[in-house]
Amino acid sequence: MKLIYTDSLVVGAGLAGLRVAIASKERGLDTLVLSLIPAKRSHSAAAQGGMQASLGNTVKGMGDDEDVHFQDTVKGSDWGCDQEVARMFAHCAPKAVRELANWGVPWTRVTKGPRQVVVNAEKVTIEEAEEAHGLINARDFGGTKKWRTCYTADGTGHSLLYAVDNKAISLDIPVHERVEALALIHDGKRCHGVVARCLITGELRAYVAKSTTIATGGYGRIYEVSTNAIICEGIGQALALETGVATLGNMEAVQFHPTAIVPVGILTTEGCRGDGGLLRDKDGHRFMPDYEPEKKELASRDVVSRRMTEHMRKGKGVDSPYGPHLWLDITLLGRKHVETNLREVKEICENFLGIDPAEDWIPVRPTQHYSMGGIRTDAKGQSPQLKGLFSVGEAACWDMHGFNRLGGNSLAETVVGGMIIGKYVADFCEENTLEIDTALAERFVAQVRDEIDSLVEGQGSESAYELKREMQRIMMDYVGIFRNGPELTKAVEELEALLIRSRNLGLKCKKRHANPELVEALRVKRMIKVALTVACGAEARTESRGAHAREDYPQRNDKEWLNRTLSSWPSADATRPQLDYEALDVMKMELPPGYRGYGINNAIAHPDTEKREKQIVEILSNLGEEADRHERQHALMPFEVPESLREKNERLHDKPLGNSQQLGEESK
Ligand SMILES: Cc1cc2nc3c(=O)[nH]c(=O)nc-3n(C[C@H](O)[C@H](O)[C@H](O)COP(=O)(O)OP(=O)(O)OC[C@H]3O[C@@H](n4cnc5c(N)ncnc54)[C@H](O)[C@@H]3O)c2cc1C
Repeated sequence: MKLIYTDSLVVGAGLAGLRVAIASKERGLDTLVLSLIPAKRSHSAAAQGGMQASLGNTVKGMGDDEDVHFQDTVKGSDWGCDQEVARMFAHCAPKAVRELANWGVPWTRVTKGPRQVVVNAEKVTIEEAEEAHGLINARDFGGTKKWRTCYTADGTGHSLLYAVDNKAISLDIPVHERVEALALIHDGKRCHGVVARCLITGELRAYVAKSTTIATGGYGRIYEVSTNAIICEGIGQALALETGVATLGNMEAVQFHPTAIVPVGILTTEGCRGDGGLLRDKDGHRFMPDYEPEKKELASRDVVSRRMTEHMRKGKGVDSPYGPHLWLDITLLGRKHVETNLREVKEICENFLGIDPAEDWIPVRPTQHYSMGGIRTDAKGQSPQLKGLFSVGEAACWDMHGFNRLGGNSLAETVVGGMIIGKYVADFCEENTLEIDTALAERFVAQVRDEIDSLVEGQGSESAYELKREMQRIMMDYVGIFRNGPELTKAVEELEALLIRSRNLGLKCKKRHANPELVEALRVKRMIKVALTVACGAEARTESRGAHAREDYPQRNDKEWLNRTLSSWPSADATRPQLDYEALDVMKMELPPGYRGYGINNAIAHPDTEKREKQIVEILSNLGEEADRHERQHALMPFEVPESLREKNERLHDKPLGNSQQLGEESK
């Protein structure tokens, strides 16, 4: 058995994983990253529109700060998030954007003077301040009060990943590419690393470490049509699930993005609507204002996706050989804007649809896009059940997104979460020694070897490809945008049957080295378990919250469901996860549950909501008029971040303008 030791092991070389690795390495810890593919090809590179941070540089962002960003995030989550984590995040996001500027991200900048923008289908001229000239710009995104999404045209993920990976390279952080983690090494209380398989040679290795951070991204590909890369298959979540100890949080919270192109499901960024693009039906009618007069196309994604589906169900979709769709119209933005700020969208439309989006409407439909659920961690990013196991980015349920994440808050989560959790990971490595009986590592390697032996040498007859297709169809048909009891029960039963069939997989190609069929067989069993956590969680949750919309339980029910679903896998022969629930404490919330400002206002109130609202009024009036917003916030809900990140953020409108150093920042 090949044993490789390190201090900080990170599984995943996307933005989140690399940012944690950088934090460990900067503290002088031996650090190693594993990845299925070269780091720069990780899925983070696909992100288009931008990342949220309350810089408040642009005139449309004036008045923005952490408080507004926090409130937007909590409302976006439909009160499902951990408010303390949302606070940590909103506080650190401006620091992350500026750090990235220092690492070379070419953020789109503010140009002083007048510029024409499209707001609510009208061309208006806004005047950018002289003092803001050259500072980081921001665009509008769904569910936000201010223009807060910092961007580099519509290739933000690409720029960020290149900058962060180059930083990791400059620190000499090794990335073992084309290596797949298949099991966690643990003793039921402490995680000691992973068993991984080299995808080229087939070699099995034990990577043993003080801390193990899972940053493997989302599980979108358990669905048939998804905007996600084909490697976003949920294997990281399965690693935690299969320990039988670590839990997954809110797996039923799956986001559908309103505007993926039909039929292939490639994304056109929310930036299209943020910059003024409109949604139209088969008659060319702009329908969103009819449903959402306040936010229109820029309500949160769960709301827009549902409204689009509702509208298509009324027969207003455009018929196509691939089913009905609607139109995204960005022609009103003008060719120059499309070719500069939305050039990736332009290329996608040209290459995959053969149309010019500066002239033609784009056929779109809501499509699976983001996994709010993931490996449940505490605010420091560590699994509450398995010491030494951390998780970050889309793989995790940290949990700042609750039941719906806002556009631009995910890229931000990767680098902000990576920055914060990276420091806690480094603390953990410094405070703990590596004590492991290598027999334990050998036992886990043997288990994976046995699994491969039985696939390669066994007589199984089921096809991994077929089971995967079946699973994806079930998820698409029964666990989609609108859900109901009978269909969810059907999904659970059919997935259970698939899981049983997956115990009889057979291979046509018996090679042990580079063998895609073997890779697929090893993954599909794990993916079906992950799919079951989504379907079972959705079946059990008899309310509608954020992206989880039950037709048979249309109300958000804070009285009975203000909690987080925790899934664990009870035993190797189980066919369903065990579900437990973690209550969210209203009496500790800075922002008690209320109306989001968009979507349907039909929640059943939690019995503590009124009590907490009164308490908040009392706390604030006791503080008196002199208290500033930071003191008021602290009195309501204190939160911790690592010491080096505690500094308050400064903005143009905070104080009379001085030199750019006063702004804490960005080189112009
Ligand atoms: C098309 C698209 C556009 C988007 N645009 C935006 C946007 O504009 N703004 C925004 O905020 N968010 C956006 N998102 C979401 C955002 O891009 C992702 O949530 C985020 O980049 C995920 O980063 P990550 O580091 O968590 O994971 P990823 O970037 O997915 O990286 C996962 C890493 O894990 C590795 N890995 C996976 N499994 C294993 C394994 N078993 N063993 C070893 N390695 C493994 C992979 O090789 C990869 O390196 C977009 C998403 C999509 C799909």
